[in-house]
Amino acid sequence: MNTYSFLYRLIRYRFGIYLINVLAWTMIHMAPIVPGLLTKAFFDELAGSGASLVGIWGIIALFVAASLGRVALIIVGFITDVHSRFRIGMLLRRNMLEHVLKEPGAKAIPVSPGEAISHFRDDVDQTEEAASWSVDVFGMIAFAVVSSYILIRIDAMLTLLVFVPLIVVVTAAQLATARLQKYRAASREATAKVTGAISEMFGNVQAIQIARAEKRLVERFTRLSEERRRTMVRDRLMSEALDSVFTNSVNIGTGLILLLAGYKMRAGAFTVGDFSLFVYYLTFVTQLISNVGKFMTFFKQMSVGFARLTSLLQGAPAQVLTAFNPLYLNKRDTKSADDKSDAGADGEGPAFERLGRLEATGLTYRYPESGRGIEGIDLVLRRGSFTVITGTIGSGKTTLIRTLLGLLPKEAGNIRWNGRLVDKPGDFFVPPRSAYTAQIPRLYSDKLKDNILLGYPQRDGNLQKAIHSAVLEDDVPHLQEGLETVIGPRGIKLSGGQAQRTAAARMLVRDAELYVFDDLSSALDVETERKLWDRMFESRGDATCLVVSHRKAALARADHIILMNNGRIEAEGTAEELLSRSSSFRKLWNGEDEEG
Ligand SMILES: Nc1ncnc2c1ncn2[C@@H]1O[C@H](COP(=O)(O)OP(=O)(O)OP(=O)(O)O)[C@@H](O)[C@H]1O
Repeated sequence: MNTYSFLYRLIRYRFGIYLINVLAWTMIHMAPIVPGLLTKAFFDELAGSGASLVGIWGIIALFVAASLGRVALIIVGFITDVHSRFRIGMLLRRNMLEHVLKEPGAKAIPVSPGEAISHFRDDVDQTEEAASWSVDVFGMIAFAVVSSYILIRIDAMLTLLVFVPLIVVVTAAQLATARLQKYRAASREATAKVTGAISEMFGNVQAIQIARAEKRLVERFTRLSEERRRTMVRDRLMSEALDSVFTNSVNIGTGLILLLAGYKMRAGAFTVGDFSLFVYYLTFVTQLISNVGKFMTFFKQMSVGFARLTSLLQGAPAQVLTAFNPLYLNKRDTKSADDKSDAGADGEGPAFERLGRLEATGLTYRYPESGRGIEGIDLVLRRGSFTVITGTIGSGKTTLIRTLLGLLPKEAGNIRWNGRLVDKPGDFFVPPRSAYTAQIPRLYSDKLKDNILLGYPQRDGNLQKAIHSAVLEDDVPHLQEGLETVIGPRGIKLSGGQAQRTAAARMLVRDAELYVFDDLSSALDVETERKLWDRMFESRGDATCLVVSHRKAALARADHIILMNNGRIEAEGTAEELLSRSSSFRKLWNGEDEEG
């Protein structure tokens, strides 16, 4: 997709609103034709060469009416513009965000969060601006045609002198835009790097202090800022130079017209009214020329922004950006969306089917960066079973569950839920089908209670039950405001174990058929993990569990253990079976004694 079709598709999104906007702005740009003619009539009337039917006061009244009419048109124009441009911006941001969120977790964005924010903010703004200015093109052309017709009828030579600068400017701008585009890309890139560096620094304050890396970081920040300053100055200088070309060539044109008109007036071939009409239209021609230049600049900037937005898609087609999706701007849209999401709350397909058997065959995923991962994994989970995935560090346990849950895009293999193929595991494995606790929990700057519920309704003591099952009940009274305490990056910092148990409570508060825990042992002591499995067994009913662990408390309870090694299944069976036949398993089993 090129920049033109990108803009065209965005315009087509709400074509009706765009057309109304075009109509409003065409009328706004055309409106000065009337006061121009009235000015001419006014001066001709004063000079005694006019033949107006309404007299001086009539002309003044019409002039006031025309001005008020233009003010009203401009108000309408701004309203239609807001409706049109913000829909375009919102659609882009919405589509990008949807794409980013749908990408499997490990490859959500190819740049730092700071850079991604600058794409979302600046590149979308540029696109919005270009779309908004495209509306003016029609009105500007219409004004140029009608006013030239009127002016040519008065004096063709003078008219030529009004429009020649326009041609010069457009040609000059065309020649300079390739360079401007290059400078713009460089300044954007430099800004994104500075924003990225700031966000990295804020995110890693502790690590920076521990490593005593302040000086090095400040130096790097200074270097990046200097680079940004340089590229920004170049970019601004180029834009301003182009701008000055636009205005100055028009000024020279104005001078020429004044000289020529003065000469002709003396000769009596040109009335005062004609002169005032030329001067009046010239102001608008000046605006028109700089507006054409602005539109061209915005269009160029948009093409840079478009390329950067496309790079955020990581290979997905650019059409993703312009897909026609609802924006839920009014209550009716929101309600119908709610109804739809209620109907589809069970993920894929209309009917929610309880888990009988979950089967994966030949599951394969390798990280492009390291070529490591998992290969050819077969796995069966029966309803109510407790399956533990174990193995040494880096053997592929996390990769296996993330691939199964669709958080990493499988390269090969099939997943079947009750025998039926699961097309999009990322969309399918959500509550109430499945709930998942990651190895590294993510907490938000919000109350502990809201971190657990995350919008899920609190009812029938489900919150208390989840807190108990996640062995968090003794921690809550120690927090200053209990469940109301604000935690996360801007609240109080929980210990690693507390954070992990909060994440577990978040998972357990949701009713799910399948609970998936990634390794809790990294932050929980042996005793707490044992308690957690005890409680899980008491309360889970016939829910199915898939757990990554190397702790005896989990292994001893497992119906089935999968022992991973180097991305493949090395052995599987019950703890008893594996103890008798796998030396790797024996090592893992005995390792805990040393750890404990
Ligand atoms: N984001 C990544 N990019 C590249 N390689 C990765 C990435 N994450 C993991 N790997 C590699 O893939 C292999 C499997 O990693 P994985 O995290 O699944 O192991 P694990 O058994 O869960 O380890 P741990 O016990 O440390 O959690 C390892 O060799 C690891 O180095």
